Amino acid sequence: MTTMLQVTELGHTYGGSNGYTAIDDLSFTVNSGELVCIVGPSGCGKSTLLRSVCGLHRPSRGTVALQDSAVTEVPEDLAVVFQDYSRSLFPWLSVAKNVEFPLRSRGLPPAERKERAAQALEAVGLTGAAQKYPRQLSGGMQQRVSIARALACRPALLLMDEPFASVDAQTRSELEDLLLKVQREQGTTVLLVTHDIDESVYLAHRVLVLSTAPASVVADLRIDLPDERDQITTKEDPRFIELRGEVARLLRRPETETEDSSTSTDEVVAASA
Ligand SMILES: Nc1ncnc2c1ncn2[C@@H]1O[C@H](COP(=O)(O)OP(=O)(O)OP(=O)(O)O)[C@@H](O)[C@H]1O
Repeated sequence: MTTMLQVTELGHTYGGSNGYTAIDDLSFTVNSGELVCIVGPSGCGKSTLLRSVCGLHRPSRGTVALQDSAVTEVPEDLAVVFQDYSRSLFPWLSVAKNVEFPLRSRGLPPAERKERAAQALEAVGLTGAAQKYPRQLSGGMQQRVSIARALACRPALLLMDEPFASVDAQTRSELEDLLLKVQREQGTTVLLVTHDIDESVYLAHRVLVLSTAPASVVADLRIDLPDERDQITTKEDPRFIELRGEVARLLRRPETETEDSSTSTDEVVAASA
């Protein structure tokens, strides 16, 4: 297994050395082909972490490396899907042109842009909507366009920041299953932030639980469920229920107990077995 993302002793303090420390001594890795979810209390520093991973800001301490290269600016081979699909698509461009858009700045010739967009739209089940405009689509479909646009870039790492938080429960389940299908088929490496404990366990190969701010990794929990998941049978699986309880308990631990940095995967899995 090769390491795709390596975050080492990452820390960020807003407003200089006497300012507010949002994340501190945060270390973890994401391996190639893994889907890793991050959960943490509200305001613990998840967005600060994602901004550092994207190269959108320079962290005060520590390092981020993507495929062994230090991240100092937004890497070309990284794509991001945000929660707010309505502001991430261009309303004046068709669905196909929205998906092609980032490929233009990457210098791909028109024929390849078209082909990649068509493949990505097919992967998310939107071939028939290619010539429509975002306003003609439901919220769930618009978020599928955002996912297609990210996939078309064939990113080394796909970052997803609460990607399903703005859609209704039924659409959320459908989008979770779509992500699972595409991730498993294409082997995309995904780092996804969510507030939803069930979602994290349902989707992930590993769940990273963060402490309250300043965020550090409380636990790196391996989700030892079969790779094939189903909204009903997986969520009824006693192991799913056990893992969900484990994440909830870790999130509820008092702040003082979280200062001891990360618990190893084996410790957590052994403790919950
Ligand atoms: N530009 C900034 N200047 C000062 N403080 C900031 C800045 N951005 C974020 N913070 C603070 O850092 C802390 C972590 O914020 P961040 O947005 O990273 O948390 P989060 O876990 O993503 O939040 P949420 O769960 O609400 O999405 C918060 O207390 C926030 O107020």
